[in-house]
Amino acid sequence: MSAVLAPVQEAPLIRMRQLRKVYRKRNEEFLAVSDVTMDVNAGDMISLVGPSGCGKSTLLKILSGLHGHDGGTLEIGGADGSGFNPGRDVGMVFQQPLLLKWRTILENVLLPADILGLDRRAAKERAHELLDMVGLTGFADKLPYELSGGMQQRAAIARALIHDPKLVLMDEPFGALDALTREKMNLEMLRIWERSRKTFIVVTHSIQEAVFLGSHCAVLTAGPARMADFFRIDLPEPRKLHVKTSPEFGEYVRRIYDLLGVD
Ligand SMILES: Nc1ncnc2c1ncn2[C@@H]1O[C@H](COP(=O)(O)OP(=O)(O)OP(=O)(O)O)[C@@H](O)[C@H]1O
Repeated sequence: MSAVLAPVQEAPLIRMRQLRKVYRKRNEEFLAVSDVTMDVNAGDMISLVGPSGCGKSTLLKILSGLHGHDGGTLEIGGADGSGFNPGRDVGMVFQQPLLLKWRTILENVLLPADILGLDRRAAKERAHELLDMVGLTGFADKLPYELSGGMQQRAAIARALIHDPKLVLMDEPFGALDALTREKMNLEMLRIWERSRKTFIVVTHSIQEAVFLGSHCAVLTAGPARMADFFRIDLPEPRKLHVKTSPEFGEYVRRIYDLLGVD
């Protein structure tokens, strides 16, 4: 007789419970992050939104292994963390593309692979695939100054994916772009996410961007720093810009305005 098996519940990639971070300087203490609780499943796109100083970057630094935390629990890659090595499994994208101006676009994308000592031939092949994926076919041999800001940021996204990380952390990736390029990059970003099937955590100051990009949204507040909400964003996929005019989109935006007390 066959036993009836319960469905296997896959563990989340990241499990945070009451995560807390205090910065200490001489005798002063500053609570930068408190009470952050969320589960992030593999393949999620989490948008982290909140006002300046609410601890968004601090949270990314904790997730990337750059900072420790002072309270609560953080499990990445299972309860013992054995399946996760931040140096190998995290890709980072910042507000500025931070490309090395003397290296070609291809050589910039290859940088993490060189640092990690990955096989160069395989990495080069992957770099070309990634450049195709981010819409930079034919730009491999250009120098950064020959590309627009949006194109440079796409190269930075390819660079973040070159070592096949499990988690991609993005800190205000489109904050330096003009409004129209930013909207185009939002669409690009979703396409890259869908094709790469990676887990992304994206910090943004823009409430609309948080709703448009996120499969889930975490709202943080400052003074005092805390996590105000974490919810799934149930909008049709693949997202198109016109979803921004829908009542459902407006409802999510209003929910975040209410949480942040801006109305
Ligand atoms: N190394 C540090 N030492 C002391 N305080 C710090 C340090 N880093 C950040 N802080 C403080 O912690 C708080 C949270 O900073 P964090 O950079 O995480 O906020 P943020 O939400 O990313 O802000 P922004 O949106 O302006 O980038 C801020 O008040 C900041 O001044």
